[in-house]
Amino acid sequence: MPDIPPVPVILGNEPGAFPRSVLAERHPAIIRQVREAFPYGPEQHRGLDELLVSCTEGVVEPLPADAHDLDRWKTWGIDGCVGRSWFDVPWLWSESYFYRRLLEAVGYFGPGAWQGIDPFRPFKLAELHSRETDEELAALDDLADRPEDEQATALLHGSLWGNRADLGFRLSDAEAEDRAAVPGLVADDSGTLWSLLTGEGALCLIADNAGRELIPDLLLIAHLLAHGRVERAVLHVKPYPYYVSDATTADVVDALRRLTDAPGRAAEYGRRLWAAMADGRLTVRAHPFSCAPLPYADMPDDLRTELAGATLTVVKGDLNYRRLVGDRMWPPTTPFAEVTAHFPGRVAALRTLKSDVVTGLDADTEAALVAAEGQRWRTGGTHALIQVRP
Ligand SMILES: O=P(O)(O)OC[C@@]1(O)O[C@H](CO)[C@@H](O)[C@@H]1O
Repeated sequence: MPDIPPVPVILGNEPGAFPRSVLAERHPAIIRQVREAFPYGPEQHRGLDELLVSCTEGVVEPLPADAHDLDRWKTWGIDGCVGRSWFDVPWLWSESYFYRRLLEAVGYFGPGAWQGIDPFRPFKLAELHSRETDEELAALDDLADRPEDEQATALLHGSLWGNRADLGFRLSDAEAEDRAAVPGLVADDSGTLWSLLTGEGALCLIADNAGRELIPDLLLIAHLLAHGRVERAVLHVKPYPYYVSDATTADVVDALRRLTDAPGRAAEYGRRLWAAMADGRLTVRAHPFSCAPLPYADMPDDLRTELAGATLTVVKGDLNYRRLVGDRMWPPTTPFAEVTAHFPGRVAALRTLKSDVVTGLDADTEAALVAAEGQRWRTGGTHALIQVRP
């Protein structure tokens, strides 16, 4: 990125700033919620107690010497972070490591009886089976009679705004979803996005949250396949539970069952997706780098090659956006094309704004947002963007 002046990476130690509140308040709240959601034994409670002290008052501890992923975390920079306060290392790194340690504390990586038990599953299932999900699925019945391009636009917006349904965000900001959304798109490259989906090749969708975000992501994929806008789709999910509600393969299965069990048109979408998985037009991938504490600029070669071969990669959500453009306090008018120049192939970001990082705004838009809201528009989840680098 030769033309862009360097901007420092965001740390978690700035008093009063959003990253600090995530480390100091959101993470303890997540530990509390997980503890209450399961009948864990003394070992898990002890693990959670230790993590709480470490992540709020202590320093980054090393992984156990026999951890299955020790080498991977060495590649991901653990040696440079051990012994330092969680607040003083890059925020992206400390958040990611928090989820790795939380899973360790509750025995997720085993061996033992709690191996593979997703500590966030109760929250994900509650959302998947909520009245709101029923309503969103019922709306598909009305959509069926609309022209194809209207359906496509509605499903794209469903996938975009589905990103507000992020359980980690709601744990620390309970009213977030009910707040009146200021009409919201701060950047809209959807015309370019549609122009790239001409029917050939594969769409990669790097998923974010399960439940009420993954369902509309899947509906969008079903539509694109059914209407010949892409030949194939690859859905990238997380290899293990992450950021509370991030989608794993198990969540894809739950979402597909939710669709096939639903009344009306929703079941039809579910059956089509099920068939697409069976014949290979829809593939699910769980690459280890999806849970890496690093920006996408540092992706390994195998993933780079894979994404380079896609017609378009759609990157969903706030965290993926931070990883895509780099977790830095960019001036908001920094060109999106320049900060994503490292990405192997065409890329689109669909994201609601829930952290300070933003690029690609025009100066008038930024000025209007600041005049109306100060800096709240950056983190409130009431605005969204569709940005594309063709
Ligand atoms: O990626 P998502 O689900 O859209 O949002 C994740 C999120 O809630 O977590 C981060 C803070 O922990 C922020 O980047 C963002 O607010």
